Amino acid sequence: MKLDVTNLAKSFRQQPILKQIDFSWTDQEIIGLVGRNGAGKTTLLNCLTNYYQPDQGGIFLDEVGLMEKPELRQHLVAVDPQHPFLQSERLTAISDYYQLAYPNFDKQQLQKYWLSNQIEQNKHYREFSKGQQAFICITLAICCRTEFVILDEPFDGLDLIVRDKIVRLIIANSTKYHCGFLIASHNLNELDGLCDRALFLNHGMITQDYALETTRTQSKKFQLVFRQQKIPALVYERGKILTVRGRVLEVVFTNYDNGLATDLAALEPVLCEELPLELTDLFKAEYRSTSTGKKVLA
Ligand SMILES: Nc1ncnc2c1ncn2[C@@H]1O[C@H](COP(=O)(O)OP(=O)(O)OP(=O)(O)O)[C@@H](O)[C@H]1O
Repeated sequence: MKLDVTNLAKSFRQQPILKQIDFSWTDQEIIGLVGRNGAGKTTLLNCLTNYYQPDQGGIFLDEVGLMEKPELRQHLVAVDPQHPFLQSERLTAISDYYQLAYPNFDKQQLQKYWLSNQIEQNKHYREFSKGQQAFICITLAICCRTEFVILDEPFDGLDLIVRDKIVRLIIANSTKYHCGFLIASHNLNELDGLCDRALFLNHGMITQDYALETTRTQSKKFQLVFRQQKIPALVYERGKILTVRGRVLEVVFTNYDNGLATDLAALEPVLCEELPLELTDLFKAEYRSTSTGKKVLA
């Protein structure tokens, strides 16, 4: 199954937040949605779940619009840990509600998850800690057995053990049940090991759509030192400078090929060491503007 978002826009009080959002998402794909604070990640997720009505554009499941066929929303789930409904109910009632809403709801598996994690179903949701609530919401969402699951900041404030548990759950369910995840998060380290793709939201649009495995083969990060004080034009024209410390530059080249390797070698850097490329580097390359304008070294 494929979900397409086309030309989606959303404004609040004449202020455009999302301007022209286009992307496709297939079940089984785990996508990270990243962007600066206030970029519009939650707004986009809320448009997908119909919490906000987009001003324009459409969301299509296998080319059928969700506006025309609202029952297709059964293929998409998001559970908001802060939702007032959850706060006032016991887990038994919450799981009964989701069972009614989602025809393939896997109550047996949900009970297994909760039992093996000492989550007592007779308790009120509000009686659980933040980490336990996150775990409850993610297991609820996964057990709806929809093709698409939306998670907004699932790792926020969680300890390492809970984060690991959630990552394992996402990966296991993605492959076993052909379930796609769209995860908005600032936790880039967690997303790095988890996602197939990363969408970068910037100025109301998706400005980068990285297939992470391919990006790792096409892009390179180097630590460079040059003899001269001026940063060579090749570096700031073809690369994205992440940091400048004295004479030492960290640079990402997103389209690294043999030609660029030859041109870089011709500059005879004193040091040219390849470093592992992480999602945080791509994030800095996209959003950081501080040192990039600098063309002369200390
Ligand atoms: N209901 C609303 N009414 C008015 N403005 C809103 C509303 N919801 C969001 N906004 C504005 O839209 C912008 C994007 O907010 P949003 O929460 O989508 O960003 P975000 O990328 O999720 O941010 P963060 O990473 O900080 O959580 C912000 O400027 C916010 O103030």
